[in-house]
Amino acid sequence: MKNLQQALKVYFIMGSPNCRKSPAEVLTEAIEGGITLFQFREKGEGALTGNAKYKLAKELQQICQQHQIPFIVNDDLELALQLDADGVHIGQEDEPVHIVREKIGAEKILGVSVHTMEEAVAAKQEGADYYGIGPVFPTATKKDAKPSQGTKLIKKLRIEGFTIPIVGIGGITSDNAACVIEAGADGVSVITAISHAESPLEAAKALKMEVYRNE
Ligand SMILES: Cc1ncc(COP(=O)(O)OP(=O)(O)O)c(N)n1
Ligand SMILES: Cc1nc(C(=O)O)sc1CCOP(=O)(O)O
Ligand SMILES: [Mg+2]
Repeated sequence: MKNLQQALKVYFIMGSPNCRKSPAEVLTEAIEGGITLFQFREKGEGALTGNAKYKLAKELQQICQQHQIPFIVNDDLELALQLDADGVHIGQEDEPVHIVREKIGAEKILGVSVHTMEEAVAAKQEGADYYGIGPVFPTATKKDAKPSQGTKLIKKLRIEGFTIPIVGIGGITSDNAACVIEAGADGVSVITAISHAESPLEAAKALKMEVYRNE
């Protein structure tokens, strides 16, 4: 990935449980609205498994490929390898960072969720390319999310001189995205703000405006 920082600006995450119309339609509209990266996260009540999950992932990957949007897989390393995805996102409860890095190789994008300075240091040492930090604001999407922590850790990492790309996640909308960027994040990652929007296209556009406001 030539410029990961740019790709992280408007990072859309979803799977079928997050969508009120077909995931392909939602993704296509979000791309038209200006998202810069997509994560396939097939998780939560009613999530597809097995071949149905694979088929949906493949369909969404093809849409991303047609529009030069990098395609990241959440949690499921085997699926990412099967699809030759552009990268993987893992959390602290998933496989260890260095093992995933070893399995996907140096060229693929590896995102890691971090909640503390210690986790950030370890993830970087083990091969993370970017951090997902959250929940910045309260979220109803991830049932096992930690309490919201605002932008404290993002600010702290920048003050301490960390230059690794960062995205904020959790409860982010076009109304509050600007403060995440002001805190030092390179981009925002969202599920509901786009996937539940009447118009995913307009929702992505509005987020993009906020993220690029000061550029
Ligand atoms: C960009 C981004 N940041 C954080 C997460 C959360 O990952 P994780 O803590 O592993 O939780 P699940 O998403 O797997 O429920 C993410 N997916 N993406
Ligand atoms: C997938 C995820 N991870 C989080 C974390 O804090 O690591 S919060 C979250 C859910 C984000 O969904 P929404 O944009 O709908 O709030
Ligand atoms: Mg995970």
